[in-house]
Amino acid sequence: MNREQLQLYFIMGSQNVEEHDPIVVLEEALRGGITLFQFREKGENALTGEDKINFAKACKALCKKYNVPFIINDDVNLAIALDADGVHVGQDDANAIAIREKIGLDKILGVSTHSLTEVTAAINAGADYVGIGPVYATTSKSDANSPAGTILIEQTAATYPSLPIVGIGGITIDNCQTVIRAGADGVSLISAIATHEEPFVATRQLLHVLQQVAKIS
Ligand SMILES: Cc1ncc(COP(=O)(O)OP(=O)(O)O)c(N)n1
Ligand SMILES: Cc1nc(C(=O)O)sc1CCOP(=O)(O)O
Ligand SMILES: [Mg+2]
Repeated sequence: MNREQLQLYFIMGSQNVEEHDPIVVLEEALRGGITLFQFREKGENALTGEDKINFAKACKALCKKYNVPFIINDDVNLAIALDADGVHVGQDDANAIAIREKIGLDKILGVSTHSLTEVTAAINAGADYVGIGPVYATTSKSDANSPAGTILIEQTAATYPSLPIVGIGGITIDNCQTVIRAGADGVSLISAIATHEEPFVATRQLLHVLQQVAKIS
């Protein structure tokens, strides 16, 4: 994958959206310039069965319209069935080596990591990028670890300079530059866009701030 695709990586499920229609939120985010999208239909109030599949199809079609890769969280079978652009899995999900074998080399594989040992294992499994977090406290994932700051991002960037890295967890317009300065290629976030009253405006502002830090470094 191209590491610039990680710059503004939006994650959303219908359960993350408060006021608007989630499809409208996604289209606003795409119009605003998100560089990657992860479909994460999970947790309390999440859709299941046919409703989940139909919502995923609608999200995929929108991503295609804006030429933004469509990644599915956890559900490898759904990713294969919908011919998604990739899959993201964590340490408690299906084994990353088995997933790489299942999806083939042309699809994007992202793996969540919480230590340098897990980062090394993710590389060996054929991960295209690693997600590192939670950098800050998050309310969007009920089983998230304690906030870890940017130390692992710094260590990973120093140890594996060519590995694409995305920071996640509690990232907002006010702290996203710190995550990039630590060595991440981009930021992955839910609430900073999904619960903003104007998702298009939130996306434009985030992108502007991220482009500023990219210019400086
Ligand atoms: C980009 C990115 N990074 C980390 C995660 C978290 O994955 P995981 O630990 O498997 O937790 P769930 O999201 O499945 O609850 C992610 N989804 N995306
Ligand atoms: C999906 C997810 N994974 C995390 C991890 O630490 O692996 S934190 C998280 C939720 C991110 O949402 P928000 O931007 O609203 O904090
Ligand atoms: Mg997972």
